[in-house]
Amino acid sequence: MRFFDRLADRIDAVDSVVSVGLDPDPDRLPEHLLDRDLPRWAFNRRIIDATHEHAAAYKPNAAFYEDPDGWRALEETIAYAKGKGVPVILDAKRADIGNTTRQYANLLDDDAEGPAADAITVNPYMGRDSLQPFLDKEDKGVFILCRTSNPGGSDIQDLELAEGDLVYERVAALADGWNRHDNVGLVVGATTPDELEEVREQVPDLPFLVPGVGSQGGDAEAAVEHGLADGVGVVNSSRGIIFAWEDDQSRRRTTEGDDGQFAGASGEAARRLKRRLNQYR
Ligand SMILES: O=C(O)c1cc(=O)[nH]c(=O)n1[C@@H]1O[C@H](COP(=O)(O)O)[C@@H](O)[C@H]1O
Repeated sequence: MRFFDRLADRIDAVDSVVSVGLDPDPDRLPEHLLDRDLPRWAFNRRIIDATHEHAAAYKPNAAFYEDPDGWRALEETIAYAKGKGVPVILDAKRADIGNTTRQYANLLDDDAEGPAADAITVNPYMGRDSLQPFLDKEDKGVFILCRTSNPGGSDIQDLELAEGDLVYERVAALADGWNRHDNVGLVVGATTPDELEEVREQVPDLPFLVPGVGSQGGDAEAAVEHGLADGVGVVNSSRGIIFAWEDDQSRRRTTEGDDGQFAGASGEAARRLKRRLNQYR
């Protein structure tokens, strides 16, 4: 079954388009988890337990796992999330020359250590051949960065090309052409709602991964209105969900007894975001 069909089923099953970002910043983990074998995994497991009923997808960002213990934590996290029936988007923003990018694409293959992610984020800057091994994986999703949510997203992506279109518009058009297996989506941030609307008009059939609501202050209504293609797409929040407990009281000093409190705050934040986004679906 193709990734976007699995995602559509999951969206239906939980009536949610929320992607929960699993970005376990070591400096913000609850103190009582720090002496665990794999604190990031211990944290993620509790977050997944608390949020999965509201999660259309989980999106671990590879930046938070790129060390030996981190990769183990990531493997455990992916297996656990998938065990709960939730698709996993590995936010890796990969791509490179041919032989190198083939190695990167192996990230999407199940191996003896466990199942792989269902989808990945990739960077189009190096062109089609740098993405081909990902695009060839017909049952995996490939989210191509188009218009990113960060303040510097305009530095390059908004440049006007000789033909008059902008770089991010050209990326959207190219991605549409690369979508031979119906496995391509775009990353378009919620912090630039006008661009979000424009890209949606340009490529009506591509599902979007829309980051930037929550901590980055993006436009949740625009994220839903323009992010979904035929009802499929996800709106991601990471820190706004997984560190929601910090809103209650600013502290890292926790004990076992606080598990319910920090995980419960995440579950509540995911539920609130689901309800908010559903108002616009
Ligand atoms: O590819 C992404 O997911 C991504 C693209 C983008 O334009 N902006 C963006 O914030 N992201 C990711 O989405 C997550 C946003 O996290 P929060 O700001 O904590 O919700 C991080 O993992 C970012 O790397």
